[in-house]
Amino acid sequence: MIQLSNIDKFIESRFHRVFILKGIDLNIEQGEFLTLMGPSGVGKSTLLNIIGLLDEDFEGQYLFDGQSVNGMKEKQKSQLHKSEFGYIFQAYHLIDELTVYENIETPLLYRKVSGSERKSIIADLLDRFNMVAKKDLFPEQLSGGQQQLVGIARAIAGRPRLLLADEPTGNLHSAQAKEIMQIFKELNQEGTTIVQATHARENAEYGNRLIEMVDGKIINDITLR
Ligand SMILES: Nc1ncnc2c1ncn2[C@@H]1O[C@H](COP(=O)(O)OP(=O)(O)OP(=O)(O)O)[C@@H](O)[C@H]1O
Repeated sequence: MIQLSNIDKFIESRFHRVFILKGIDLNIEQGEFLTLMGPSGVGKSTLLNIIGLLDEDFEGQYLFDGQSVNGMKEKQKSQLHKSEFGYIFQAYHLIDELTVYENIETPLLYRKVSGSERKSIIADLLDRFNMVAKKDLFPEQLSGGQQQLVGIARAIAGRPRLLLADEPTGNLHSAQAKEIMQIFKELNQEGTTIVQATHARENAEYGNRLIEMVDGKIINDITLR
């Protein structure tokens, strides 16, 4: 599904290049549940953004479904963004003007899911995340953890083919974090490919592969099961 070869990402400063990613080679098969781990600042978010086609300013080759991302048409990328990828961002990126319900509904509208099916999917997620009473509130009226849950609900509502999750449980307490990881595991078993970035080793245990990063490089690639 994803083939990254010799990916470099750098920032030009006045006197030299500062590498954020250096020589990344990574193949991800459809159906994997992979965790990127490493201390803060090693480039996990940067790599997720490249994989998610949100950052095209890199060197090296990226093939998605065998096709070079550099040559992809905007329309095709936008189609992938809207209908096949689900994103969970560290900073949530909820839409401030939309309620909890409407935020979760957005990917379903893109995917042209019928009204009654949308209602049932959203009701199920609200119930699962204990957010039924909050459905008409706006993001600013929620705690950080609740906003994170809405971001997760939105990303998984449309059952994406590829789920990209940046520190998805960073603001949740441990029971909630476990529940989210369990949901990810089920999604993965139903066919969603997952790439998550996290500091939490216990989150990696739910996946099948652990990639350890240091200073913009992959130093370990471990199969977990
Ligand atoms: N646009 C940018 N300009 C300059 N430096 C950047 C830019 N984007 C990222 N960086 C730097 O690249 C490095 C990697 O950042 P990145 O957010 O990918 O790390 P991370 O491993 O996800 O960290 P965290 O776990 O804290 O989220 C950091 O040192 C960051 O300051």
